[in-house]
Amino acid sequence: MVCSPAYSSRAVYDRLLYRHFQTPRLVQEGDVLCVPTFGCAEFLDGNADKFLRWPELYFKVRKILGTEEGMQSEGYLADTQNTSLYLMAFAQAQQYRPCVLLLKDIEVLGRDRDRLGEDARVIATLRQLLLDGDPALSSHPVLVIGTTCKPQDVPTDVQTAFLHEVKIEALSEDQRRAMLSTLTATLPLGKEVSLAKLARRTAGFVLGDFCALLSHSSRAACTRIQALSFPGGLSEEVERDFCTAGFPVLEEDFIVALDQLHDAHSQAVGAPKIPSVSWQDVGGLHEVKKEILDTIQLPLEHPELLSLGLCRSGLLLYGPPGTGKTLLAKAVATTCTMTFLSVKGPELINMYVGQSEENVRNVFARARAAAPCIIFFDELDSLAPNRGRSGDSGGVMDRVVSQLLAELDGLHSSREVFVIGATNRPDLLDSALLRPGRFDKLVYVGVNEDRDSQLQVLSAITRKFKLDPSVNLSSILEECPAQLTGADIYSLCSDAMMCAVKRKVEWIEEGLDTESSALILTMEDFLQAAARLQPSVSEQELLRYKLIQQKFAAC
Ligand SMILES: Nc1ncnc2c1ncn2[C@@H]1O[C@H](COP(=O)(O)OP(=O)(O)OP(=O)(O)O)[C@@H](O)[C@H]1O
Repeated sequence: MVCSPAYSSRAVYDRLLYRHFQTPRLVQEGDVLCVPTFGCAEFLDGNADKFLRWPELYFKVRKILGTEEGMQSEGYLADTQNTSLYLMAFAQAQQYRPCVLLLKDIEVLGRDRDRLGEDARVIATLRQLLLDGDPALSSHPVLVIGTTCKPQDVPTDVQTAFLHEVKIEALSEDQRRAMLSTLTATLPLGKEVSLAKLARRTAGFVLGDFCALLSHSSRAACTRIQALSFPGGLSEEVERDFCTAGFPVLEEDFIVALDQLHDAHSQAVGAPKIPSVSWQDVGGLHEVKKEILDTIQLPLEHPELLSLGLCRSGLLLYGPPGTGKTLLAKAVATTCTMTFLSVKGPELINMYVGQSEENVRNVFARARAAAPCIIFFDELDSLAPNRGRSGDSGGVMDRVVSQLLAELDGLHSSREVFVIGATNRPDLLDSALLRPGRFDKLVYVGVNEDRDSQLQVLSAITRKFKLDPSVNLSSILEECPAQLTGADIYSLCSDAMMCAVKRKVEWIEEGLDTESSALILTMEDFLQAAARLQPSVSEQELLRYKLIQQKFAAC
């Protein structure tokens, strides 16, 4: 905001100035700032000008940014330390009564410089200011509204000074629909655009996302029309006329925009996303598929079951690694157009006291915001081991398990959040987790033991590959070990793919092939890969899984 010749040209003063400028001051161009050097002995002793003890430095304010042209310029050097800014804001609000004073992100007000502790002086002032202006006492009130995304971080004294607290929840499908129809009221929409369908596909969206959706789809429509009608491009003038005249936004434009937004959303860490795994990508596992769909799709299609309290909200998939548990959960989420929040157990464990429980709470809160949503807990055994045996001195894991149980019990009221857990060791789980109403349905996902089921997996994986007509999938499997997990078959295919890539590179180098031609996998590639394939789950391990399966089947 403020530049002064010395500030910009003599970097040696930076630290001192930085500290000084953290106290807000109302400044104008031409003001001379006087910066005391008290307490900066080491800085002064070491300075290049050899001034031993300079009690004060002077700087002239040359320029203030962010002011309107023609107006007398004035600006603040802002900080979170001093209370004068708040005093000023409240005083200004009083002048314009009746008015609304909006304080954004109130959780940062009252934090000290490193944002870890609280500044009691600022908090006390803020509280006083909030309590002084009771709107009920005045006919021309100043209505103070504070906003925050982290209510738990707002200092208690500030929080209690507000009369009302309004929680803005995630939008329901009906609310999203209503918001869309208001926002698109003036927009020429194509006949086939269904706002109901859009509302269904925008779980978790908030107002800002909808505004982005509309601007992205308008841009997509503009690009589409330009590409169709003016392939040579448009002059600036014609383009302006064209935009003023307006153009209809079609369903395909919304789809393009939605894909862009979902992509951007999924890059945000920990954001729920709608996966793109279809049932065709999952080979075999028909029984398991049916079990999962009965648990999840049925209550979605027949909400009357929910009112009878007859639905399950949790399902546990267990079995050896690489058998397709994650893949199944993703396919279900895609089929039911639900968002999918994947969480690996160890990711939630944090060394700070209380943080792991907070992480568990956050996962469920995020899922509720993006409902209908499936939370997929991978490696559940590491998140919810048997209580009392976890061996950690502070009992962190016990508290995490308790938090998880509390959240699972709370799911019945939210209805549209389902939980799928996956584990290789269900015997290590806390038994309370498997009680009715929690993960009460256990489904074993085993290795593919017969060639038929292996063939289904191999066909599903090679669906997107280009295969030579000589390739016979059944004969390939004859060359493989008898028991294979889905991941083993996947590694067979990726090995075969590597063989094909190597061959293609050699051919390109010899001038026999070009980069633009498609990569074709031959029978020879698969046979080479099959000869090297080692099953990832040993006989002994399989036996152990069989015993576990028997134990749980008997429960
Ligand atoms: N039935 C299947 N059909 C098609 N592909 C499969 C199948 N099972 C596994 N795969 C392949 O194996 C890979 C690994 O599977 P996935 O991650 O779902 O296993 P998992 O059981 O969740 O393993 P883990 O217990 O180690 O987490 C998948 O990405 C997929 O390519």
